[in-house]
Amino acid sequence: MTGGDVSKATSGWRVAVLGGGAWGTALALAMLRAGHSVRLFARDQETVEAIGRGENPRYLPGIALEPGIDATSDIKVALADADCVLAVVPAQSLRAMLTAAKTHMPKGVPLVLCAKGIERDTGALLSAIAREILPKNPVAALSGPSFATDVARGLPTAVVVAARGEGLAADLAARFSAENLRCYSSDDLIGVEIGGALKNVFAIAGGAITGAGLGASAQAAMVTRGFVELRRVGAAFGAKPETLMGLSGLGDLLLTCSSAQSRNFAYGLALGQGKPLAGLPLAEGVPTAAIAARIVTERRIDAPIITAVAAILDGTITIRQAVSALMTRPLKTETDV
Ligand SMILES: NC(=O)C1=CN([C@@H]2O[C@H](COP(=O)(O)OP(=O)(O)OC[C@H]3O[C@@H](n4cnc5c(N)ncnc54)[C@H](OP(=O)(O)O)[C@@H]3O)[C@@H](O)[C@H]2O)C=CC1
Ligand SMILES: O=C(CO)COP(=O)(O)O
Repeated sequence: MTGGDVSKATSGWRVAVLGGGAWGTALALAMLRAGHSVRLFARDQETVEAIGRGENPRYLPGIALEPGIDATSDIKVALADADCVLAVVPAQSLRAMLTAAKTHMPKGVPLVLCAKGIERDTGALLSAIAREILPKNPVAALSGPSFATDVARGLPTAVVVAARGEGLAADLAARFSAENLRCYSSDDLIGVEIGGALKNVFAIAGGAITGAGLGASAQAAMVTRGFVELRRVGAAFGAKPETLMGLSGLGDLLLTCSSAQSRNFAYGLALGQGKPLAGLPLAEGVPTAAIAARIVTERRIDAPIITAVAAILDGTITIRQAVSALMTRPLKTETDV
């Protein structure tokens, strides 16, 4: 289905961005550039003041923010009269943040989930959490290969916006797109969520392979076989295979499994190098690996890389032991997806 036209004029919305980290700040800039007015909620007053000065040194060091983001530590103020709300806190914090937003959330406005992960304690996808807490707000997800620093700097980036109704997805994609942010639309919300959540697990594996000096061939093998696992999990959740061939799937795997700019890759890199992990920036793949491993076991999905990453992270096995176990599994045809 054809989505919205970038050249189509759309009137500016009042967009509320919930989250003052790297991605929330970058998306706030992207929304300004797309012609919207932006209120950003950050719970940390220092972050609010910094954004007011045109910087976010804690999360986007060295990047000057264009003026126009109206930052506040009052969630009620951020949400007042919003036409659209972007939820941009880590996946494990989404439930708490939406619960705090609930009484102030404008009725019926779209809620766009921008985090990538699965709730560790429940196995819930983020759209399920949103529907549980805010049943009156239509839910969408924005995902794809997009480093916050690249988007904040205005570098060309493509993402996908998904919602159960293609009409909503296409409308949001048209409204969010600007010269350097191209938004595709999709009606496969689940597929887009699964792709964004699981790529972080494989990005940790990619970093660990590099850190442990296992070579570029091992890296390519992991990404390829990881992609097979992603498709298997996607199929079990009812995702469309072509969604995972797209930006939130293959695209994000390509980006984050090979670049230390990815915090998940950087986490895996430190793991592979035997460096301390405490104090590293957010790596969403850590909690997601644990719950994804539980899901694939319960659903009997063959996903040895996901299982290995979870076991390495919880200290059950070493990277070398994991690689040895993966390399000596029973042989099979490659196309046995
Ligand atoms: N960074 C990136 O390049 C991209 C990130 N994403 C995804 O976006 C999500 C957020 O990532 P990112 O912004 O980078 O993370 P950061 O670690 O940079 O920032 C997290 C932000 O969330 C805030 N926060 C955490 N918990 C709560 C809460 N309960 N209530 C209110 N605010 C809260 C933090 O506040 P405080 O400072 O007070 O702790 C901080 O402002 C992740 O799921 C990530 O995978 C997606 C695409 C790109
Ligand atoms: O999701 C991202 C890019 O698409 C950001 O990846 P990291 O969270 O690993 O930095």
